[in-house]
This record gives sequence, structure tokens and C-alpha cells, in this order.
Amino acid sequence: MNQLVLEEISIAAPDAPSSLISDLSLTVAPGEIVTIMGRSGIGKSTLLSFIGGHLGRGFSASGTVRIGGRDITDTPAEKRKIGILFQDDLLFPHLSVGDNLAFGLSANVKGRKERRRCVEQALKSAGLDGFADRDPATLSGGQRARVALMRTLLARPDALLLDEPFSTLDNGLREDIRQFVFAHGKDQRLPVLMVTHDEADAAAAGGRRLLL
Ligand SMILES: Nc1ncnc2c1ncn2[C@@H]1O[C@H](COP(=O)(O)OP(=O)(O)OP(=O)(O)O)[C@@H](O)[C@H]1O
Repeated sequence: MNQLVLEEISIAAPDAPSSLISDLSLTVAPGEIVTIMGRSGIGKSTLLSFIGGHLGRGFSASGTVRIGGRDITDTPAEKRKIGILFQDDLLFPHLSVGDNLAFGLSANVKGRKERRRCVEQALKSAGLDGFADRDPATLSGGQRARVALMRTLLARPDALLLDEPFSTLDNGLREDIRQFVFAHGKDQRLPVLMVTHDEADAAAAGGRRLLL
């Protein structure tokens, strides 16, 4: 069971007199969405960076991060199996939609045919059947957001971190993409941590909230 466990996490910004995050402990169950809120600059994105293994230079941190019992605190980012989705997640402009997805695909999926099959299946479940050869520049914002999510999920992450992933989408679309992301998180039994400023995002997630 992949639960995400944070144990006594403290993080200090470069040259800052006090910690941004002090002694934070939290367990996120498989399929659970925990929403992180708090004023601008409080350290929400920094916390996600730390969990993902991308803490900025000069920051210092202590504490332990576990996924499914595995201590990943010192594991390099690319081996953590944590999917991260940002606001304005960019697709590679020089690759087709299909190749963008193939890029995300776990190295465990071997063989050209099998990789192609996975990409096509992902496009289908994103409602983008037949989009494999499209140039990302020709997609709408919502289509791009769905491709970005599928690319993240194809890496078969053990947990999902969302950093205001819906904030650039307009209202109608936002609701659709939100449901799409949450449904995939729940289906795949991923622990999900979502940073947002938007009350509607938190309400839609429906789970626990952490106010920093
Ligand atoms: N490279 C850096 N050097 C020094 N301080 C930094 C650096 N990057 C971020 N910070 C500081 O760390 C603090 C936390 O930033 P962070 O981006 O985590 O905040 P946040 O809660 O996500 O804010 P927002 O809601 O505005 O996105 C901020 O005060 C920011 O100024």
C-alpha cells in the first residue's frame, strides 16, 4: 500500500532566521487527497519541492519522507516515483503529443509496440483519441492539461503532488480537469497532496486540509 508519510519535516529558506516549515508530520493514505493552503510565501511549493526531491539550492531541511514504507528522503528525484503537476505544465513543443506521452512512460514498459499501445490507451482515457500525431501548440488549454496529467501518470508514480495545477484554466474547464485529475488519483490509489489558493479546489477534493 502506497501511503505517503512525512515525519517531522522542517525546512529553512536560504539565509532566513526561522524555519518556513517546522516539525510537520502527515500521512496521506492511498487514494486520499490532502489540500495544502496558506498565505503566499508561507512555504507550500517549497514543501512539495522537498517531497519531490527538488529543493532549491541553499535551502536546508530535516525529517523523513516515506512512500509505501520506503524511506526516500535521500533518493535522487528521478528515482522517487513521485509525479508532480504544476500550474502551466509545459509539454515539449518540439515533440508530438504522442511523443510527449512516450517520454513520460515508465522505462518498465518495453518494446515499441507496447509503448505505443500504452500511449494510445492514455490518449483514449483522456478523451483524446487520435491526437498522437498532433503538435502540442494546436491543443486547447484543457487538452494540454489532460496530456500533462497523462504524461505524469504514465511514469507510474507512487504519489502525486499538485501545485496549483488548475489555476490558469477558466471556470468551466477547471471543474472538468479537476474531476479528471482527482478521478485518476483515486482510481490508481495514489496519495495526492494538492497546493491551492482556491476554495473550490479544496471543496472539490473533499478531504482533509492542511493550513500552513
Ligand atoms: N531561491 C530562493 N532563495 C531564497 N528564498 C527563497 C527562494 N525560493 C523561495 N524562497 C522563499 O521561500 C518562501 C517560500 O516560498 P514558496 O514558493 O514555497 O511559497 P508558497 O507558499 O508556495 O507561495 P505562493 O502561494 O505565493 O506560491 C518565500 O518566502 C520565498 O520568498
